[in-house]
Amino acid sequence: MESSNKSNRQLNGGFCYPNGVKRQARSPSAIVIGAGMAGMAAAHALHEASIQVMVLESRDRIGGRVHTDYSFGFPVDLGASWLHGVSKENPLAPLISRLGLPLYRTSGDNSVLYDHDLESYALFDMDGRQVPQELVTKVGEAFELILQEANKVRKEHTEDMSMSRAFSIIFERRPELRLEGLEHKVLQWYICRMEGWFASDADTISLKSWDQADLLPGGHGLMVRGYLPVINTLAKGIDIRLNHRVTKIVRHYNGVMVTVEDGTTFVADAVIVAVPLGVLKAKTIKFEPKLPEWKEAAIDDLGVGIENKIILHFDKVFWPNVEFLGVVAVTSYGCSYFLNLHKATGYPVLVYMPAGQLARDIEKLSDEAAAEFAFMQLKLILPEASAPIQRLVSRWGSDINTLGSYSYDAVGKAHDLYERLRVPVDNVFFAGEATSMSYPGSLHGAFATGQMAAEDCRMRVLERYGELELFQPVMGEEGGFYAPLLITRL
Ligand SMILES: Cc1cc2nc3c(=O)[nH]c(=O)nc-3n(C[C@H](O)[C@H](O)[C@H](O)COP(=O)(O)OP(=O)(O)OC[C@H]3O[C@@H](n4cnc5c(N)ncnc54)[C@H](O)[C@@H]3O)c2cc1C
Repeated sequence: MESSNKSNRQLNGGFCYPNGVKRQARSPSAIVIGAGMAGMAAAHALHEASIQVMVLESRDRIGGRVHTDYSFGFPVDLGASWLHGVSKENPLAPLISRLGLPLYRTSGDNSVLYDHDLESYALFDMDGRQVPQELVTKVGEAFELILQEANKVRKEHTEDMSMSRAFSIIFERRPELRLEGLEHKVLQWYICRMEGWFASDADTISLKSWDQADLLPGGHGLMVRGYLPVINTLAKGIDIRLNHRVTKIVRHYNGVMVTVEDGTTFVADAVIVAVPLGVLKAKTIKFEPKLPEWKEAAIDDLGVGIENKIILHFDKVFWPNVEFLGVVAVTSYGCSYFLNLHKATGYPVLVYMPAGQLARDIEKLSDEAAAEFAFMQLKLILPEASAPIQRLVSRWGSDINTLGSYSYDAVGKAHDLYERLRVPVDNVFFAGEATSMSYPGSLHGAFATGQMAAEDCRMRVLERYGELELFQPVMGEEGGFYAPLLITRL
């Protein structure tokens, strides 16, 4: 299935064997790079369409930012765990419902900011005193008002600005919205939650684009048994090569040649690049010829943030029976929150979720120190807390297979960057959460772009073999960006 880089290769379809012998002459073929949700959705669709497909994955596991761990004796997700939009409109819904996987709905609200209903929070001040529930609700309403004011600020300014700059303008205009004392701290906690959604700090989130993603109906639901069964289903029957880190993609007029770290090369008619934005930004994969400038600019300009999970397993439940425990503070950086998995799964587990700069700072600590930090936050609000018996710590920011948790709109950059990232360059197709205009940063966005890349790729490959009799509409999203024509001779 593979060829040494010294062997003679013919790029006319099919994967080469080490001796250059092809598995099947003139058989349409594609390589998918990355076995995350986007890559697996693409590979599955190509396989179903009888295109020879091989997946090259750098890690020793599939799933990418879906990482369900079973070391506690039950599933916990270190990456994605919610289905945002629990409804039939969600591209992932048919697969999840076909598998009969249970979801625990944490919120019926479709808002990006409230994946938990307000009444399911228990917020505490640093001294361990619980914030009265009426105050949590009242400040939640004030935050809604602030966001409405932010909309006005957006309309008044042609230039983009950060969310934190917009908040400052609003507080200057309407000082009463700044709030005082405990209310101010609770407001910071709401901002902290917003930062968690974008995996980025308020001073880097774009006012113009923060709410431009499409929201699906049905609220937010936790995957009680973890997300891995979904990935495993897509992976069934697919030729997946683990520990194959791609370093080079060479595009020829009649195919592609993909090289992995140890120098082995693979050839096919087309390639779908489904690696994370952070990996593309790091430029550890060399493209020959170089990617066009508009594509490189999209890679550079899109934001990628960090959110991590520190998962603490206790021998018993000692915390209140709420879904979310929060610590409020004078700055959003100082705030924190824990997801109570016991509510959804019945296991005594709390998940601490730092984002933005805090997540970056915690990644500098050892796993032990990071877990200790999370536990100390818990001790602030529950001094009687017993120490965890097991822990898991994610490092999505420094993991070379990801280099960031998910994409977001950076200040001053166009929202159509996602579409620019998606648009293929000849027979090199792109998929992944950061190529989704409608659902960036999400698992269903990654899934939809994988399907769309597969369909585009299938059409291209079949055209080449003269087998495409019927042009079918491309599935997935339509964006407003028109890539310049790829002209090789000017
Ligand atoms: C902590 C956290 C919580 C999240 N929570 C949610 C949530 O609740 N709901 C939700 O919808 N989304 C959530 N997300 C986002 C969601 O996980 C991602 O949007 C989605 O999983 C991305 O899928 P992908 O296929 O685009 O990328 P990935 O899953 O990252 O897949 C890319 C694959 O490429 C591989 N790769 C990288 N470099 C190379 C290389 N050089 N050669 C070969 N392979 C390579 C990687 O190892 C990886 O397997 C969360 C993300 C994080 C980090």
